[in-house]
Amino acid sequence: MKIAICQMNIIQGNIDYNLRNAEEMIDEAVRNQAQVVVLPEMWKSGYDFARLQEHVESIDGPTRSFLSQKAKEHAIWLIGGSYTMEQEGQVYNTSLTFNRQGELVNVYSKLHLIGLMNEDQYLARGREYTTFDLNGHLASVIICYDLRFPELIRTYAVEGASILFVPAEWPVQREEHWLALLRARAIENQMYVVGANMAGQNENDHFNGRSIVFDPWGDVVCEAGTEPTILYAEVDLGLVESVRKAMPVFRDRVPNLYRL
Ligand SMILES: NC(=O)CCC(=O)C(=O)O
Repeated sequence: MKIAICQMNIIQGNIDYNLRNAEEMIDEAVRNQAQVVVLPEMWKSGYDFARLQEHVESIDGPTRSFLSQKAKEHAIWLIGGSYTMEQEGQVYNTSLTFNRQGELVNVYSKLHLIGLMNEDQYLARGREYTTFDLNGHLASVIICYDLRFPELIRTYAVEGASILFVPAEWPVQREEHWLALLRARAIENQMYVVGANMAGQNENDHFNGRSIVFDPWGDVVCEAGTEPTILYAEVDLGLVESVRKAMPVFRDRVPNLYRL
């Protein structure tokens, strides 16, 4: 399975630019035979909380139509990064995933909001974790800061997830955490971990890209540099089962003794 990670330069508040950029990257990824395409966190508006009300959409809004249409047109799986979405009077940082028919198969709203980037002042916390079936394998999406909460990813792994997608806007000053945490989540949960970061600048932070894919053994499948680019990864989800068999950490867990 060929995965393309769109390491976008997101321009804060410039919806037209970001949409065009996303579309061009998706189209290019497809020209390069990608079967799964991943966008970063908040790719539509960036962290433009000052104009949040201008950007927020309902779940049936134009960005959902755009993503669904791209997935269907190209017959790809599209992990649609995330953008701000209103549901029942609250605004969430929400990720939509579409299958090859353009059908919505996963809706995940960020569970852990990062106070350092003021998310908790503007957004509501998601209420549930979700999984979906990707070509017969259980898959899941978390969003950026969620990566610091191993209990969430362990929950997915215990349910049998083989691959974790992590759309992000992770600033350069904590780049080493980004790389170490993605790798740790891959090793401890014996799953593929796909980190899709942005590369660029907003009014507060610089984002250094470094999108990366780890296999279930924790080895690097491929990694991007610091500039906007599309990163391609060949992934064999069958490897997850082999690694879990060779090193049976799930069999050896003692959950009745853990307090969390
Ligand atoms: N957008 C984010 O959630 C950033 C997370 C981050 O910078 C960190 O956890 O560190």
